[in-house]
Amino acid sequence: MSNYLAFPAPAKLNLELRVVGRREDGYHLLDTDFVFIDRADTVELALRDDGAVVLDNPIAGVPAEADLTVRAARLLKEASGSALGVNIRLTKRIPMGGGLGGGSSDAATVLVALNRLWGCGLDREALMQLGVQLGADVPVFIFGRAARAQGIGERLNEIKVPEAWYVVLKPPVNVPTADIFKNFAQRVLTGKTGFSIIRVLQTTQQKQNDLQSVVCEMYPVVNEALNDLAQYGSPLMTGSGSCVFLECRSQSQANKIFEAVSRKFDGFVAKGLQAHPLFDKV
Ligand SMILES: C[C@@](CO)(OP(=O)(O)O)[C@H](O)COP(=O)(O)OP(=O)(O)OC[C@H]1O[C@@H](n2ccc(N)nc2=O)[C@H](O)[C@@H]1O
Ligand SMILES: Nc1ncnc2c1ncn2[C@@H]1O[C@H](COP(=O)(O)OP(=O)(O)O)[C@@H](O)[C@H]1O
Repeated sequence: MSNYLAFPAPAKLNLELRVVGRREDGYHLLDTDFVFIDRADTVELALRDDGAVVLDNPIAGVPAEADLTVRAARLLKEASGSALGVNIRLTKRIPMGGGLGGGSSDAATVLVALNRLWGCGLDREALMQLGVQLGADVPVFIFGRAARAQGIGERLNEIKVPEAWYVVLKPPVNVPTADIFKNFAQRVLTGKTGFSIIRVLQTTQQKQNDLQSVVCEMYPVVNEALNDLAQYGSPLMTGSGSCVFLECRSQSQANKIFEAVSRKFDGFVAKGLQAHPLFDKV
């Protein structure tokens, strides 16, 4: 098979994350700011006419059927009634289980790109509605702009982000999102913590991630990475962890800090993006 087309799937950071409530189905209501970064997976797609959806190179530990790219392609096939199929090839560069949204981004890229290649003709809104069935993080990657997200991530409004570079560290733990929300809910029940009040009243306060203390208690190494970065500014955890990041105004400053902290932790420097690289392609 040679006619593969390559599409980018960038990572995201949650520049701020507040848990503001809980839905009846147990999902938590968030108020969070998303920015994309120029660290990206590559999703390659080759059309096939027999209707099959095939992942050429499954990720170790993730069965092909469970991979979010395969699930995205199947969902689009079902929703559009397309008789076409696809071969998918993945190049992962976004660390997994790090709160960087790699799996969700891969899924969003498949929905957006295959919608074009299969000629399904779904609009952005319809693709976002399919995306949220795969994960709360998928819609923002289809929305395609740095955004404030509310609800579980489906209510999105563009925000303008300043030019910035991020030092991102990946502590050596994979954090399961469901466990973090479960522990957070337990803390609320026992009165150890409460839900954040709406952010409009708190604009002058420092940015925070309400899941950070839960993760640091369960995985002290995340706290260690935060402490290392805290020598240079005010770092934060992204999503439900485990990655932590520090915002810098220049690339050279970010590189210098990364050099100092990367002896202990894996990580990278990435530039913030106002728009998803596929934004104009939906
Ligand atoms: C926390 C965030 C912030 O961007 O990012 P990550 O750390 O995962 O990247 C997301 O809301 C995560 O979105 P996503 O990773 O797609 O989560 P999902 O697969 O939908 O949910 C996994 C599980 O986490 C819990 N969950 C998730 C999202 C949410 N708003 N409330 C929840 O309680 C639910 O138990 C759910 O079954
Ligand atoms: N294409 C994919 N890329 C990464 N992870 C995937 C993919 N498909 C399914 N997964 C599963 O989703 C989990 C969370 O992945 P990821 O999106 O990278 O992290 P996070 O939700 O912390 O941002 C992985 O541990 C893996 O089991």
